[in-house]
Amino acid sequence: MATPRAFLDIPPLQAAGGTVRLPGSKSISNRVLLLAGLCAGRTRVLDLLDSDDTQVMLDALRALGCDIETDGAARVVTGLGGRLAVREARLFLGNAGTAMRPLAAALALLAADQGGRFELSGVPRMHERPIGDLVDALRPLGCTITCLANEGYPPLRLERGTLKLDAPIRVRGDVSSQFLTALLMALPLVAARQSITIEVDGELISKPYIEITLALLARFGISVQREGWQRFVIPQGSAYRSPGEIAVEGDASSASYFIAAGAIAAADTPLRIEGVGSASIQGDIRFVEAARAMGADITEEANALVVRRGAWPLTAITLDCNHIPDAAMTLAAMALYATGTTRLTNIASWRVKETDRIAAMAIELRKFGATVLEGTDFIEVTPPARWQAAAIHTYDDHRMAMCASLAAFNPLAGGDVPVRILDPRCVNKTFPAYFDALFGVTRARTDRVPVLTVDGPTASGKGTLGSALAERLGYHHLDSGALYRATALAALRQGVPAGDEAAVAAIARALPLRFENQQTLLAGEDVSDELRHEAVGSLASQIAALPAVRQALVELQLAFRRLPGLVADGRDMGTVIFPGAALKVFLTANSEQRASRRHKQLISKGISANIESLRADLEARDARDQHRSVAPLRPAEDARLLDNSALSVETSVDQVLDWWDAVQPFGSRATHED
Ligand SMILES: Nc1ncnc2c1ncn2[C@@H]1O[C@H](COP(=O)(O)OP(=O)(O)O)[C@@H](O)[C@H]1O
Ligand SMILES: Nc1ccn([C@H]2C[C@H](O)[C@@H](COP(=O)(O)OP(=O)(O)O)O2)c(=O)n1
Repeated sequence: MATPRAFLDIPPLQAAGGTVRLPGSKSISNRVLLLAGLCAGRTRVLDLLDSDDTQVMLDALRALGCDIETDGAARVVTGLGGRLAVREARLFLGNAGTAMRPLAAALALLAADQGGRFELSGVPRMHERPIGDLVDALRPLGCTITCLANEGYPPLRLERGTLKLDAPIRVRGDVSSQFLTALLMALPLVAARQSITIEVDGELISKPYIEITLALLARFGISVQREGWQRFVIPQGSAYRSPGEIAVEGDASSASYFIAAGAIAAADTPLRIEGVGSASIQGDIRFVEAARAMGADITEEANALVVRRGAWPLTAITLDCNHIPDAAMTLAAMALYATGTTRLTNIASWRVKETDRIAAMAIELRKFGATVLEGTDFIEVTPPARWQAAAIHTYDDHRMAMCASLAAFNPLAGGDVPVRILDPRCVNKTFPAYFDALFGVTRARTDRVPVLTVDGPTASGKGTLGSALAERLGYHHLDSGALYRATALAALRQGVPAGDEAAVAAIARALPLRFENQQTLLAGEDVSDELRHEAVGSLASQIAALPAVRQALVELQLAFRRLPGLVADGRDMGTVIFPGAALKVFLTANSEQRASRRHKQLISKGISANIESLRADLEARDARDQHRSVAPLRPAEDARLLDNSALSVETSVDQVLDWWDAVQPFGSRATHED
């Protein structure tokens, strides 16, 4: 099993521009799924976010007996129609607040009314996130709710009770608006015979999320009557009605990272963000106003935003962020590029999110050299006087990771340091492809895109090591041998002899080669296995000695140096193609070992082979590769030698990662979560 990626290093970024398409909104996705699961009939959901949190909700709905089908890009949910299909279930809800709260409310009411027994649990952090205010609102209605570990926190057990719905239901609104959302989405289940009134105690925070809830309830046939933000009435006879089909907007909070990137770095080419715009129902779209106040130049279309750098450096602001609690974190990252001190207030809710976000943000931004002051409900950020390379902890919080990535634009503010994001996969919560999307619309100076080279003789394990390193570092992988092998295969097929240097070079120059999903495609045909045939390898070694062929493949190889970095393996990666590589490894193993490895490899692919002739062949190949006049196989002067004759693949990978870390500016403990 692949080791989970411990970190992602982002080189210093210079510019942003181009087009990015946002994933679906998490808040809308999970609300739509729940409503589709509760109402009768089928609902086709388009543009649903595919992430950890939506997966959690889909799994929960399936466990409750909803039918969920995939129809092309759509999900089709067949709902329960308000009747429990199973009476008992244990639901594991990860760290998804947008699943825990509304499911707790809906199942508490259904279990009380129809009889049932449900247990809801999550990851340890979920068991530290308060749910007491929701429990306190539900118990007086006759719901039987037991907090199984600590009072006021999940895990919860929900059982049969006797519902009493006449008195207004009171819920606190000043800790999390998700409790009110949960009640608003669940109570229509029991509003057939009487109207239901909810009264909010305290000032309601995060009102925009309530607006999303109300807008989506309306799409599902429930028109809630609202008196200010204090009283909500679900009319008697309310019943969910499927809209048939519903499309999920792009995530406005996710847009904030690209709005920020545009404001900071789209100086030449605009950054177009597709999926949200002026027609959005998400409150976080108002991040646009805050970004403008800091200097961003933003043009709004109904379903897209076009962002350019406006004022530069950015302008520090003081802002009450109650209306954009999640996206406001992005302002703290933008503050790194502002003149003066940015003060974000009314953000106490940050403390009870995926992590204590005020504390986390303060600790991590200081690592870049920023001055940060935190209070119970505010944060103040002053940019670094001198930027420092930093390894950023993400606290299992996707937004910490995405915010920290914005610090990589530091060359635009006098820095020149990479940013290390620890546990980068936490972005899976809402935006699994975040880093790909970021690297798709950003640029770095080519010489700042890191390269790690692995050269060595045949069957020393370069390809195996190179691809494992690329996976662990989150980098691209260039198997340069495949280019020579593909040229050889194409020459074989076209009947071009190895002696015809000009003709073979012409094939190399126009090589229709693509690497996709672990496959090597030549003119669209998967040739991954055929490339491994010894006849192809042997011809590859011959044509690789031809200077014109080598020259023809240079540009193609250089083009692999793309953000966020490259692991390149072959014969001359460290000596000729990437002489400036940050780390060069020369990998060897004795010829007996190599012959035996190659033998096993071929047999496992169903290709017959003889170990003695393999050994003779690879020794001949070594000799030819070492003694050819151009780019002979030899270690670069500054290469590290690694003889893996007696090492496992894992040990070799760990050794090279240790070397790699030693040439990075982050400090020796920077790969560990401490
Ligand atoms: N310590 C090791 N390091 C790398 N590969 C190893 C090791 N031990 C055995 N192997 C095996 O050797 C075979 C040849 O490796 P490969 O990466 O194809 O070599 P190369 O790219 O250098 O020709 C693979 O099947 C691989 O699993
Ligand atoms: N950078 C490179 C990569 C491969 N070659 C040549 C030398 C090899 O004999 C062939 C095939 O390379 P490949 O790495 O696939 O070969 P092995 O798996 O090590 O046998 O290409 C090269 O000359 N320069």
